[in-house]
Amino acid sequence: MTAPDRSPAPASIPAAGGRRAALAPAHLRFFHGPMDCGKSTLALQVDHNQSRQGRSGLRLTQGDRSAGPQISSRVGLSRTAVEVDTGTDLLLLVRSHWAEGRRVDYLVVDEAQFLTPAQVDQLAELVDASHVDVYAFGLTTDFRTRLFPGTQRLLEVADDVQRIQVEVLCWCGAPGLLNARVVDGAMVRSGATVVVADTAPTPAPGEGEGPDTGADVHYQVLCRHHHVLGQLGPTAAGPGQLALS
Ligand SMILES: Nc1ncnc2c1ncn2[C@@H]1O[C@H](COP(=O)(O)OP(=O)(O)O)[C@@H](O)[C@H]1O
Ligand SMILES: Cc1cn([C@H]2C[C@H](O)[C@@H](COP(=O)(O)O)O2)c(=O)[nH]c1=O
Repeated sequence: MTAPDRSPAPASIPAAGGRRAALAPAHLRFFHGPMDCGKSTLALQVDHNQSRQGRSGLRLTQGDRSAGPQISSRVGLSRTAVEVDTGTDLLLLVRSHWAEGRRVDYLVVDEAQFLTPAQVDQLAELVDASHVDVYAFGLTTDFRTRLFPGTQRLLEVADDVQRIQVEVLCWCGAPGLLNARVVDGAMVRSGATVVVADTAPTPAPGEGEGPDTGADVHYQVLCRHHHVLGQLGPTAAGPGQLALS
């Protein structure tokens, strides 16, 4: 007995509106780097370039720091996006669009570090079984310098992996590759993996507060040397803060 065919409807194949050849292979592409290196900017540029060629796509995000369902870039651009969470079945999400007669030729996935490994595998299945191009953008490492699980899976299975080339500078002038979490002015090395916050050090009153503690939480990109030393450089709080925990 043969297994039931679970492949998606033919509508999943890029339709005539897309100028890309219908059967050209799709790809899972992953762009990564530290905070503030331009991931969301590039995500919006890719979306723009795809859509102006007549392709139809979905923008996905998870916990954008704007707190809205959108992809927002510090350059000033922002576009609405579908908010997903770790429980979202990305296959079902795309298939529900097909079921409504809407084409999905590509996905732009921001904050991809927050995906579960299973969701990354769903993206790979959309590429391989349904010819959906996937462009994922995410952090390389967390504040402890460890790969996020979603990032790890993307590095394992993506067709193409690119470290974003825009250099974010540490306060010392060296390229900054690592993200420090700063709580009430001091760098920390323990805590929840996911705490949505910005790189802006001085939030307006009532904004930028950690969800549980009420503390001021932000991130700062550092070079490896200063991440190891836990030195945040000269700040309003004083010279070189040392890690507390
Ligand atoms: N006023 C500005 N003028 C030019 N570039 C800016 C400005 N503000 C931010 N940027 C650029 O935007 C980048 C951050 O882009 P963004 O897409 O928000 O980063 P990410 O998503 O990686 O956190 C900065 O590294 C800088 O290059
Ligand atoms: C390092 C680190 C970051 N985050 C959060 C902080 C921000 O909300 C996003 C990254 O946003 P960006 O578009 O790259 O600026 O991730 C986190 O939850 N945990 C971390 O360790």
